[in-house]
Formats: sequence, C-alpha cells, structure tokens
Amino acid sequence: MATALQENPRIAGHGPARWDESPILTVEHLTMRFGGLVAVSDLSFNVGRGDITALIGPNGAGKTTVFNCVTGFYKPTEGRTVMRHGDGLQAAAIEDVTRSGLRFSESGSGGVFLLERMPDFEIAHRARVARTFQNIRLFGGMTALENLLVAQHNPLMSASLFTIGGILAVPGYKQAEKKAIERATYWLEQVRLTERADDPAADLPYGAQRRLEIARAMCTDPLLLCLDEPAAGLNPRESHELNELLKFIRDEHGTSILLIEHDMGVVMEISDHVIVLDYGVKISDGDAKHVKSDPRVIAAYLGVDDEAEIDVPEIKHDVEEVIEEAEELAEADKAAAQRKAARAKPASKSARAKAAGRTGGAKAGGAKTLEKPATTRTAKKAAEPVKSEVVVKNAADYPGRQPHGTRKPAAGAPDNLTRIKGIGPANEKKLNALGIWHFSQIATWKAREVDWVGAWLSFPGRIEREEWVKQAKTLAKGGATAFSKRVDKGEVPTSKATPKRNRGKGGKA
Ligand SMILES: Nc1ncnc2c1ncn2[C@@H]1O[C@H](COP(=O)(O)OP(=O)(O)OP(=O)(O)O)[C@@H](O)[C@H]1O
Repeated sequence: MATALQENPRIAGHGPARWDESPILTVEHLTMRFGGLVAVSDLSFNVGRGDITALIGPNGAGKTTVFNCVTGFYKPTEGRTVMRHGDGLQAAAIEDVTRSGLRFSESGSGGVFLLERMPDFEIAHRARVARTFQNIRLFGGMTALENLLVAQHNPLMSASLFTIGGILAVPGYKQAEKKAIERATYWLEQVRLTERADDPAADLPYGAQRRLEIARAMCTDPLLLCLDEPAAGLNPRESHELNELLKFIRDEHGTSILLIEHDMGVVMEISDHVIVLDYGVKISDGDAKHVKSDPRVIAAYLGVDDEAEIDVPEIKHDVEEVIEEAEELAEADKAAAQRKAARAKPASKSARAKAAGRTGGAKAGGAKTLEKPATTRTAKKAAEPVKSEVVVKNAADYPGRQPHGTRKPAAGAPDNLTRIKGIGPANEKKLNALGIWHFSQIATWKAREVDWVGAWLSFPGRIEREEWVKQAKTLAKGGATAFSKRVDKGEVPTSKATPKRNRGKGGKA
C-alpha cells in the first residue's frame, strides 16, 4: 500500500498540487435531503492530493452534512464520492467500479473507492479517510496513550488473526503491538502530549484534547484527514500551534486535509484551496486569495456572526464613504444653524410672556400638562415618510426607499444589532453609518426599505430570508429570539459583549 508521503506530488517535487489535476477526493453532484429540507444541493468539488482544503460557509450552510456523507455517517440522497489511492484521475477504473456495482477496486498501490457505497468503518480502514468531530469524542476514561492504541484496533486485530493470538502473544501480534505503541508515541510527541501520556483524556485541557483527537485520527494512517472545526474554542496561541501541526501533517506526512473551519485566520493562513457553501450550494471555489475577494462570498458572510474575521476591503471602503458623507453633512448643517441663529431677532416681550405662561401652566398642572397629547399636526407628521437625516449620495440608484436614519442613537446608546440573525459586525457598522442604531428602526421597515437596504448591503433577498424585521419587532419589545439568546449566552461571537443586565429589554450593549 502506498504511503501518503509517496503519493504527494508536492513532496515528490512535481510542483504544486492542483486539485483538479490530481484530486484525492472527488465529490460529484452530491445532494442530501432531510425530508423537505435540501441541506446540500448538487455539490461538486475536488480535494487536491497533498493539499489543505477548507470547506467554509455560514452556519447551516451544509458543511457538516458534506463531511457526514464523505465519511459514511449519512448515505447521500444523490451523487458520487470517489476516493483515489495512487496517481492520476483513474477515470476508467472509476467508471468500471460504478458500472459493476462494486464498492471499490484496488490494484497494486492504487485504487478507487466509491464512498457512498461503503459503510463508515470501511471508509476509515480501507479507503483511509479519518475524521474528527465538532464535539470532541475521545474516550475520557482512557489515558491519552490508550486512546491512540484503541485507534489502531484494526491492525492489532488482524495481527491476532481475530483469535486469542493477542493473549498468547503470537509473534505477528507482538510485532504489530510494538508498531502500534511506536506510532502512538510518535504522535503523542508531535502533539506535545508525551508528558501527559498516562493522564485520562478527560483530564487534559481543552486544546490538548483537540490535539489528541488529531493524533488519534493520524494513528489510523489516513490518506485523507477530515477535521470538523479543529480550531473551535482554541485561544490564538493554540490556533497558531494548530496551524503548524496541520502544515506538518501535510508537508511531512503528505496527508491531504479537508477542513471545516469558522476561524478565518486559520483558513486563510494554511489553506491551499477553499470551497465556500451557502444554503447547501457552492458559491465559490479557488485559492484563499480568490475566495477572499469573491463578491458572492462577501455577500454570504455579511450575514453571519464571524464576518469580522474576514478581510473585506470593499466593506471598509463603503463604510468610510458613508461616514465621510454623514460628517460633511453634519458640518454643513452646523454652519447653517449658526448662520440662522446669528440672523434671528431676540424674542418679543409677548412671546417671552407666552412662553412663561406655558411653563407656569406646566408647574401648576403637573404631569397632565407635560404629557400633552400630540397635536393633529405632529401626529400627521409622524405618519408621513420621514426624510432620513443621513443622506447617501446615490440613494436613488437603489430600488425601494432609503430608511430613516438618525445621526446619533437615541439616549446615546445603540442597540446591539448583531443580536439579529443575519447582522454581523460589518453589517452593523454599515447600518450605523446609515443612521440605523435601534431594533425599533428596523422594525418599521416595509418591503421598500428592505429592498433598498438589501441592495445597499449588496445581498438582495437575504433580509427577508433572515427575517430581520420580524426579529427586530420582537427585540424592540424587549423579547428574545433563539438567535439572540445564543448571542447573549456568548455562543455566537459578536462585535460586543452584551452585559447580563441588558439582555432583556432592548438588549443595549
Ligand atoms: N440529521 C439531520 N436531520 C435534519 N436536518 C439536518 C440534519 N443534519 C443537518 N440538518 C440540516 O441541514 C442543514 C445544514 O446543516 P449542517 O450541520 O450541515 O450545516 P453546517 O454548515 O455544518 O453548520 P454549522 O457551521 O452551524 O455547523 C441545516 O439546516 C440543518 O438543520
């Protein structure tokens, strides 16, 4: 059987691996339905041999579903997933296996494996695809070393000839056991856990448990390592160490890596190839540089919680432009107000007396006078569409109507708009620049305002899909949504921490 190292064109000096020329994994027209829900729709992509490939996308985009299909945890509704050992596309061999109804064919150092036809244990041990999970799944009561030995259960069982050969310590078994311990020791060293080899896995710190999971997967000697959010919960130092570990696995062992990750720092730094999903559909596919500047990716990420981690110069430019316009306007208004004040005559005696009378009335009448009902004129004014205080130069270029915005938030404190699902920190900045600070403002938007904002933020339709207005109505009344509760619990990173005392009413941060 060829090792990953021998198969890696990067290491063999054949130049950089190109995922379409030398794919280790090919996903073709993959569709996964759960009842009426299409979690993944007609998805195709290649994972390059010896590459680190990242699968990214907003929450619910379908990433884990793809992983579950590739690793045999789900049987896809439609589509073909091919794992290749050995060089080249092996197109003829793949067609032969597909037609024959077999699950795989192996020849010498090569082989093609139709993963959708194989059970998960066979995908792991025969197709040599290993995985880790979003939630750590170590054997907590076993030591770190034992976890790595259990991962090698298969070769040990084969060596014992599936009999009591292990207990009798037949030579083949002894040799296999020695190899298993050597491999486990090697990987413990690589993930810097040698000192903790005899500690129960559950006693290890979180970051160490994540590394141990990767070590355990590597003990199965995979050609493709699938990692589901390996950086989740890691601090910046641990994330950096993870990057180094993954690059080491790729460069020194030639293992191809398919990675789901929300941490864009990790994705952009180490990925050779990035595939972006949104609502189960591929929206971008290329190297990190290409994907980072793809407008479809920017639009998709504008709506999610971790968008701040994406470097999107286009947004910065937009925001700066709008803020600049707003500042110019404010300056002009201030100058006009000063000119008007200078021109104004001092108030007449009768006007002063009238004003004094009103004040006196208020004092005498107490709350009744202070809570004077709105006049017909003010009520009428409130019903009319109000011209926004924040003027956008090209407002007319967008469909619909610019919503009313105010230069300053009421009572000096804006709401935490990122408590609305679909508004991330970058969007919040753009909305603030537009004078939108409060849930109550978004709650008043009608279809025309939604159209305008959708076009201005460059993602038509998204606001309706995410139901910003509905969420804003609930939040404006001091209620909470399932998403805002997750933000309040700190499960979703946002631009600012929501203090506990403010989580109820309005959720000001
Ligand atoms: N077993 C299942 N049964 C029903 N629906 C499911 C199942 N697994 C996933 N889904 C749905 O499929 C969609 C995609 O989910 P998936 O977990 O693949 O997304 P994801 O991109 O991995 O999200 P996240 O980044 O939040 O982990 C979601 O709408 C989810 O609710």
